[in-house]
Amino acid sequence: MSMIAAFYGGKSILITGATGFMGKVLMEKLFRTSPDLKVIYILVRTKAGQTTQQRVFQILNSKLFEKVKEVCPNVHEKIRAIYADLNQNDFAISKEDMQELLSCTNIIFHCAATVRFDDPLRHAVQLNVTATQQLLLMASQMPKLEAFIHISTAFSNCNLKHIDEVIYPCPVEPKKIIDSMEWLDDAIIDEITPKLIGDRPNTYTYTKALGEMVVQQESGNLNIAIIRPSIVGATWQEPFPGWVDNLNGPSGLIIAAGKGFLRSIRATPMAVADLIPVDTVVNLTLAVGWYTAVHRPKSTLIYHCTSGNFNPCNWGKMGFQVLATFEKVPFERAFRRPNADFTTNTITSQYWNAVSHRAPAIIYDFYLRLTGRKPRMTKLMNRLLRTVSMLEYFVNRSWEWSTYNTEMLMSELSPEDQRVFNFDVRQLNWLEYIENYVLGVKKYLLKEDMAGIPEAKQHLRRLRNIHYLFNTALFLIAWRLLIARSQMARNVWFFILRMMIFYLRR
Ligand SMILES: CCCCCCCCCCCCCCCCCCCCCCCCCC(=O)SCCNC(=O)CCNC(=O)[C@H](O)C(C)(C)COP(=O)(O)OP(=O)(O)OC[C@H]1O[C@@H](n2cnc3c(N)ncnc32)[C@H](O)[C@@H]1OP(=O)(O)O
Ligand SMILES: NC(=O)C1=CN([C@@H]2O[C@H](COP(=O)(O)OP(=O)(O)OC[C@H]3O[C@@H](n4cnc5c(N)ncnc54)[C@H](OP(=O)(O)O)[C@@H]3O)[C@@H](O)[C@H]2O)C=CC1
Repeated sequence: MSMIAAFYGGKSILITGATGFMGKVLMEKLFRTSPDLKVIYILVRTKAGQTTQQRVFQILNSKLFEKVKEVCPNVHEKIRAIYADLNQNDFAISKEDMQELLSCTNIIFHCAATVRFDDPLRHAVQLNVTATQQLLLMASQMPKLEAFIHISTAFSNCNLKHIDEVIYPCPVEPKKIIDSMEWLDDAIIDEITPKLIGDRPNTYTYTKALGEMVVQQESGNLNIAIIRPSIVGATWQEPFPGWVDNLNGPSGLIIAAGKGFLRSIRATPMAVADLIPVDTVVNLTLAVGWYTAVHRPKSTLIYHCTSGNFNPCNWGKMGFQVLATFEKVPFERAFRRPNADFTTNTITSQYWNAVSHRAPAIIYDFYLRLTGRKPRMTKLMNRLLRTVSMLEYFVNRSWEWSTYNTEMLMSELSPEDQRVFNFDVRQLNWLEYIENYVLGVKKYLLKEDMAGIPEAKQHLRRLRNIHYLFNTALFLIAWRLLIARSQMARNVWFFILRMMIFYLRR
């Protein structure tokens, strides 16, 4: 019997960010392994015209939850969606709901965050810092609370090369930042943002670091742990391999590469690609929840959920395997044939951006105009290149994360728990994982049918022929222009022609 699964039985669990990528997998695993849990409260806002109930209904009816419905048929009754907006005071939770949360909650998993790299500082602070502070305040009023698990990121200290399982202070206190957001206007905040974030690449990593400081400062008597996952990718094993539902991290780039939009990137092939499957993060999170509540460590423990030091894979190998998978299972209606050129040089990268990305987009838009359609490719390409430029920071560096606490936890688990809540990435076969990831992107993000593969391959062959034809035409035009200007080129050309005629006549 799994001790961790048994621990969550009969518990009331509060999850923020349950509608997000990680939150959904966390809920799924909880219901599947501890179907006798009492209730999961999820803080949900309305979005895209959907009520909170409609959003929950959609999640429970997705493929991800198919197994859950078999083991926990009354899952609908065990999930309680509470309307909440983490940007509002008291999260805009009604008095009755707040009362219920305060009196019943046993465990909190705080996953909600803004993960956008370009969020204005004010918004990122509101969600990643102030909301965390408010949630801690709520937690301190929960008499039955056993553990508060905060999800941070391994990149909260990405300005360092070696990162230990400790909280590193930021030069300006989070409280001062929160206060200043109240009275500074947007223009001034934008102006001081680069100075505040310092050598971090974006507001996301900076505010996640501030969030950790808030957790440390406001922890009081709470039993708290912090989990720092690296780049979270599709599921490895559970509930099935390759599940993914958003474009963050590598997923969007896999689409862009598979559809032939992105053919080169400024990336260091030997840099460690510290990807971690989302089900591994969730298994560690649940194990940490159990350990924190049962063993009550004296201080706030931080757990690095990373792959690099256990089972490293680099970007070069990853790109190669992604391309190999495109050969077997190409994406439909590709713009160009997929390719993966890695360059570490900024000038070469700009050259490839011009030749391999912008020029084809301009030519395609010209074709759209000629055929009476609205040009759109240049705009799309510009957005993609902007996205890529924001991710480049993470594909040109390697980090070392110490994993003392994570390894300690692994050794504390019973063999059964090590199996059911496996977070040992040494067992991960990267080639298999990446292949399943690409397949998952095709199935669950692009919603493409496997039956369309022969047609997709045929399309790629057509693109290859167009490519050859285009290159030949380009060569002939260039050559023709050269012949008109240079006697030497003319001589070479006639020599080649004569040789060809000579050999053809023999
Ligand atoms: C290797 C190379 C190969 C190359 C060559 C060939 C390749 C062949 C093989 C390829 C191999 C694979 C290599 C993998 C490298 C992975 C690097 C990952 C590093 C991740 C590090 C994470 C570390 C930290 C981890 C954490 O701790 S946290 C989680 C991480 N957080 C994020 O990943 C948020 C990022 N995103 C944003 O920050 C916002 O998205 C924003 C970007 C501001 C846009 O923002 P904006 O333009 O305003 O608007 P959107 O609506 O967002 O998007 C606008 C449009 O771009 C689309 N789109 C959104 N995203 C992405 C995305 N990723 N990739 C692509 N497209 C995307 C969206 O579909 C929409 O398309 P449309 O609808 O117009 O058609
Ligand atoms: N994905 C990754 O690569 C990594 C993620 N992390 C961390 O893991 C956690 C989960 O990330 P992930 O699941 O990928 O992120 P997602 O963007 O998929 O999910 C974010 C969640 O936060 C919720 N949320 C955002 N704003 C509000 C708000 N104002 N009120 C209520 N809820 C809100 C979202 O709700 P809604 O659906 O309504 O938008 C969503 O449920 C985050 O803390 C992130 O920093 C750490 C390392 C890597």
